[in-house]
Amino acid sequence: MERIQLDITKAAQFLSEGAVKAYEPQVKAAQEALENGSCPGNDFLGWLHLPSSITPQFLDEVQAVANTLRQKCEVIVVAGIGGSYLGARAVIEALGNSFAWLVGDKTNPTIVFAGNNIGEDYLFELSEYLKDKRFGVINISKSGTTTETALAFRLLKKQCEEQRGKADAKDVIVAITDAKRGAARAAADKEGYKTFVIPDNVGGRFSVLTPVGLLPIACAGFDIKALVNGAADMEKATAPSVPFAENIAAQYAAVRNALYTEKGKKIEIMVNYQPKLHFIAEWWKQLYGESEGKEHKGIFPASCDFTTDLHSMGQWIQEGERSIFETVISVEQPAKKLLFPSDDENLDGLNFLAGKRVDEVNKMAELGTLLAHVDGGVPNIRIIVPELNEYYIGQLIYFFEIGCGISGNVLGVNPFNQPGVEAYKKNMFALLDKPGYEAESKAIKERLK
Ligand SMILES: O=P(O)(O)OC[C@H]1O[C@](O)(CO)[C@@H](O)[C@@H]1O
Repeated sequence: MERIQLDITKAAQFLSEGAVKAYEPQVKAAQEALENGSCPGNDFLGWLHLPSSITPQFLDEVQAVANTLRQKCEVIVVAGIGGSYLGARAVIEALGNSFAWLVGDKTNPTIVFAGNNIGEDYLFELSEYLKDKRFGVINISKSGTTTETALAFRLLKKQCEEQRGKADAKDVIVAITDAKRGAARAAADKEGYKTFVIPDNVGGRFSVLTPVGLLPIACAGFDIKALVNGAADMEKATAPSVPFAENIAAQYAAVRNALYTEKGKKIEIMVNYQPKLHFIAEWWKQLYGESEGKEHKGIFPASCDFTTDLHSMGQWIQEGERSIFETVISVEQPAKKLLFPSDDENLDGLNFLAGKRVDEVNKMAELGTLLAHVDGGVPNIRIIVPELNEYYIGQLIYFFEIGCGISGNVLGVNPFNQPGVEAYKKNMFALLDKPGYEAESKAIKERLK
């Protein structure tokens, strides 16, 4: 099997000679600090050697639960938000049919997501859709107390029990949560749901290779063993003993820190040329945003789907403020083959493309964009993925995780906490008069007078 590759040449050319290599000592120190647990947030390093420590028996257990859900449900609702949602959705969408919910696939259940917003219309419409469906629920929350997820789960549990009866519902509701704490744990223990534990030392945004991601991905019909294998191979390929010149995660961490610190490139745009990768970028945004955006520092992680967004954001990227760089996920081989047809009338003037694969056009768009954006002053990092399958997505996941751990340490923040997320929650609870928030409620209402 091949490995995903990294090309930083079109980013390094924006930096002074040797600038990326100059980060080698810092990157090495960061990686050693992760390895020996001496970095900030060292109680959240459970993801570091997770891929290589997952046993086949454990994957069999996850698969067995997935098989039960697959057999008993035509729809599976995955309830979760942030790290308890994005990884599963990213992998399922990257590997699945773009029209999965329309094609009437009888071999796999339809996977839908909830608990990631508080949209009343969304929840109402979901409930309507589920009315005549044999559905199950995977309730995912590390803390077990996240409002968005808890709210959706209460609605889904009620509907599931009403439609299937309490006894049957119990067999199609699975909780993935903390070993002891939280409302999700309490409900699971009381009702006797099958549960998986999210290890204490694996933060939400690093949890896709725990049952948080693995169970939904297996439910969707994808090969979780290959996914974990890919991640484990990348764990080896980016180990601290691997020299900097060969360690793509170390290089990624170095070049993005160099662009940020030395050239003021404050925004990284994750770009894809395959719409299926949209949610990989969403997952990546949480990973890097929550990890690095603190102490008034950190690259802002943004994303674009090309060529779609070249027709909306392309102008800004080409000629707007020069504070950005791009990281392109470039997939070498599409899974399907579609040739562009010839047309006798050639009214659209596109016969020069006749007989070519659609991907050839996409690749020239990619290359043309790369050259144009580099000419326009946008440094470009390329991540080359041979094809979209479980194995390479597994590699990509671990590459981004370890790159993030190193990069955050080089930046000098604790990449494993997210204290800033609490501010909105505190205000929301105060505004909703949540018991225990009386003083905050009074204070916030004063402000609004
Ligand atoms: O799994 P939980 O505890 O519901 O949290 C979901 C997400 O919410 C956050 O805690 C932010 O509030 C994220 O870090 C996390 O991934």
